[in-house]
Amino acid sequence: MTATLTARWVVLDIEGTLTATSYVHVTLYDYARPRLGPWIDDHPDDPEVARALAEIKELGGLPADASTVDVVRVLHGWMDADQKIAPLKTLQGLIWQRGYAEGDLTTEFFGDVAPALRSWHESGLRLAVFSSGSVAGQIASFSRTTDGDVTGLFERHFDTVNAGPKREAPSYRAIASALDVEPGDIVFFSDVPAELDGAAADGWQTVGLARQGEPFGDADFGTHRTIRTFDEVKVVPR
Ligand SMILES: CSCCC(=O)C(=O)COP(=O)(O)O
Ligand SMILES: [Mg+2]
Repeated sequence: MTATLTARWVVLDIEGTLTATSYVHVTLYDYARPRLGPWIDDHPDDPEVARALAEIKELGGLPADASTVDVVRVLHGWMDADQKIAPLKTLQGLIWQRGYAEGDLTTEFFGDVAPALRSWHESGLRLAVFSSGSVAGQIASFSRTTDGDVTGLFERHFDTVNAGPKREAPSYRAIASALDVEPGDIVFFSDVPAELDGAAADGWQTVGLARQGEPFGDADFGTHRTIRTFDEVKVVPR
């Protein structure tokens, strides 16, 4: 049976919700991996890169004068363990931004995603993203998809830098406040039950994506409403 929810904003996770986990972990990570070192060496005067480098060295227990090779070893270790650490996501986002601009990358959404996004947008619902992927990476990844450029559908982008960790209620409070609505006016879609717990703790409506073949496809979503595809839910503007 199709569930009907009323809301003002729809906030969406990316990996496992809009795209297959393998698109991020294989296609995007494999694209970033060999480019991290050259990106660091080619951007010595970029303050964003310098800030990320300083954070990586601190978090990775490296000395301030550590070589790019040492830094890249730390970054590859984080990627292998899928640790979504903010300065790594910053560098990946910059690399992906160029990859999309140059036509090397095209985001592959699940088949039900683009029709749902377009119909929500047309109905007057407002769309935002909350992902561990950096805001720059999010926007780039929406600019070139198998369903065209969908950047215009999204009004706001949140990541772990401008909102906070995805499993913590205060991050959701910060987003609700930035959107200037009551938490109950927002519905959050994610494949990770712990993220839905964080959102629900702040009073958001939550929907779990238990997509077949995905890492959380058979997960226990507890009391969260759970769907297999967006075809199983109707969201109408309040
Ligand atoms: C181009 S954004 C790539 C998404 C990404 O890097 C990522 O880590 C996805 O994490 P999410 O929080 O969306 O599951
Ligand atoms: Mg996810």
